[in-house]
Formats: sequence, structure tokens, C-alpha cells
Amino acid sequence: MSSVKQLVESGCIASIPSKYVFTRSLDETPTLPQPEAIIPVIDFSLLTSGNAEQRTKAIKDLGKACREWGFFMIINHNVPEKLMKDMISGSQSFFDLREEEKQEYAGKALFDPIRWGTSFNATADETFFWRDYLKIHVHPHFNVNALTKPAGFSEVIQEYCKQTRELAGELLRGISKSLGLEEIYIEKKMNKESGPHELMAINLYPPCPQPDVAMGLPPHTDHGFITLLMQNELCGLQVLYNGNWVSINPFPNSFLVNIGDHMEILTNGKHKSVVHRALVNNKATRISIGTAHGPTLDTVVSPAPEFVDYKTHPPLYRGIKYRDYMQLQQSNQLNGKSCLDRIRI
Ligand SMILES: O=C(O)CCC(=O)C(=O)O
Ligand SMILES: [Fe+2]
Repeated sequence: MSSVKQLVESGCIASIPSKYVFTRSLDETPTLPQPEAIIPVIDFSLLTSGNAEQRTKAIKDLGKACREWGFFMIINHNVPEKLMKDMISGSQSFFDLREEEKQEYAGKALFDPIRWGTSFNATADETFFWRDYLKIHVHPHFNVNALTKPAGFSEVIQEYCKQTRELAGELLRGISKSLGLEEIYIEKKMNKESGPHELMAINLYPPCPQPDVAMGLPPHTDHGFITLLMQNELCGLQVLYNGNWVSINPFPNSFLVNIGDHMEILTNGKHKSVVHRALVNNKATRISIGTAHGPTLDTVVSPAPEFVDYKTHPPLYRGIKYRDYMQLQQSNQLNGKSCLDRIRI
């Protein structure tokens, strides 16, 4: 396997190999000029505020962001800035290891604990994406000894996951409340007691000589209930909003949150998963770190009774085990909402 990083470092390439040329359709969805799309910003300190009025307002805003965008930014959270920076520098150091050192994690299967690779599914992708990745199943079982290099990175990941798990839990409780349900409704559906599943994807997008021709990650939605995403200072993420691409320029020290397919399934389409993609640039390496928070692998997620009315709003999706859904996504091309479409009734 040749990584994009190795390709870039192997010499001065002026144009990208043909297998990376991503054909954009002629009726390409337009990208909105910046000031026209103000993405929702949720102040986490208000969501957890002791002031009932402030909390109620934050929960209402959260519900609106989930309904209208399926995407929002979180500010004033409790995850230390240094920990987020250490995640970025640890990730960079991992990808900077010699290719032979990373090979230990190459060619692994979807449910192997740690997997290093390139594109999305390099054995099946017709077009390669300009992205290398490190994927780690960080919960419920994360073996700190499984990732020995770079030194100390495992411990940083472990602490980061502990902190972001709390953040995700608070968001899921807020989303449950915003849906008029008991606070722990979604967490119960995740089988929280037996340890919900968390898959972390660390994405590395090296500088690309032809950024308009290549694609970091094509339009897709994420599996799981929500994904928490952070990045280094380089932008590239776009989300689909009202038929337009919106470029996301997050505030420093913030998190981005996507609604995933399992939230859409559970709420029978009330909260829709958001289509997003990652563009590349020709200036510097972009790193993003996304963690999908889903139920336990054996949980079957289906539309919950609270969102189903057999006369007016019957179930829109058939129930499927989280494990099988991930497998379904992995074994097909990453393409918009095509995975969710496979279980649509
Ligand atoms: O790099 C990004 O901003 C998005 C990454 C992403 O969508 C993913 O890992 O699923
Ligand atoms: Fe994604």
C-alpha cells in the first residue's frame, strides 16, 4: 500500500496520478459564499448551566441545530486545549513514522483494533481519495499497549476519549431533552451500561498539487448517533445545507458535531444525518480527528416507537445491528446517503 504522504514525499509531483482524479458532476452543487451561511454555535457552558432558563434555551437551540442543519459547532466545552493540541501533534508524529513502522497496522479488517490505511477502502475504491487514516476502536476496549509509537500517544488518546465521551454524553442528553424525551433516552438506546461503541478516525490530507481535481473524502454521512470532530488550523470540511455546500471554518479550540445515520434511524427521520465532504488544499497538511459515538456493536437500532405512527408516519428504516451497518458502509463505495438508502423501507 502506498500512502498519499509517501506519494507526496517521493518527489516533486506537479500533477496527481490518474487514480486520484475525482470526477465532479457537471451539475456540481454550488458552494455558498461565506457570510451567507452562519452555522449554529452551541455554547456548552450554557447547556450545562445551573441556570434553568439558560439551559432550556441552549437545549432549544441544540434541537433547532439538529433539525435544521444536522451539524453545529461547540464552544466553551471542558476539553483542555492542550489535550486537543497534543492529539494533533501525536497524530502528526504517528504519520511521520517510517512507512515500515506503520505497516504493522496496515491491511487490517474493519473490526481490528487499530488500522492504518489510505483512501476509504483501498481494495475497492475506483477513485482514490487524497487521504491517509488511522482508525482506532477506542471504546469499549482500548488497549493502550497496542499503539506503542509515537511514545505517549496512546495515553493522550485515552485521556482525550475520556473527556470527549463526557462531552458526547452531555450532548446526547441535551438532544434527548430537545426531543421531549427523558434525558437518558438516547444513552439507553445505546446500551450505555455495556459500553457504547466509539470509532476514532484520524485523517491526514497532505498538500495536493491539484486540489480542485482530487477529493479528500467524498460526500458521505457518518454511522453512529453523533460524530465529534476537531482539526488543525487548516479548513477543508464542507457540509450540505439547503442544497448548497457550506465551507466550515471552525473557531480555534472548538468541536464540530455531525448528526449520524443512527440518529436519523432512531428518530425515524426527524433528525437527519448530514452529508459532508473533505476538500484538500495545496498549501499544507490538514489533520482532522473524528469520533463516531454509536451503540454497542450488537445493538439493533430501529425507529423508536415515539417517532412512529403507523397511519401517518410509518417506520422509514428497517432495524439493523450497528456492527452490520458499519460492515455495509465499509464494503460499499462511500457515496452520499447510499448506505442509509439500503435500509430504507
Ligand atoms: O476531515 C474532515 O473534516 C471530515 C472527516 C470525516 O468526514 C470523517 O472522518 O468521516
Ligand atoms: Fe464523515
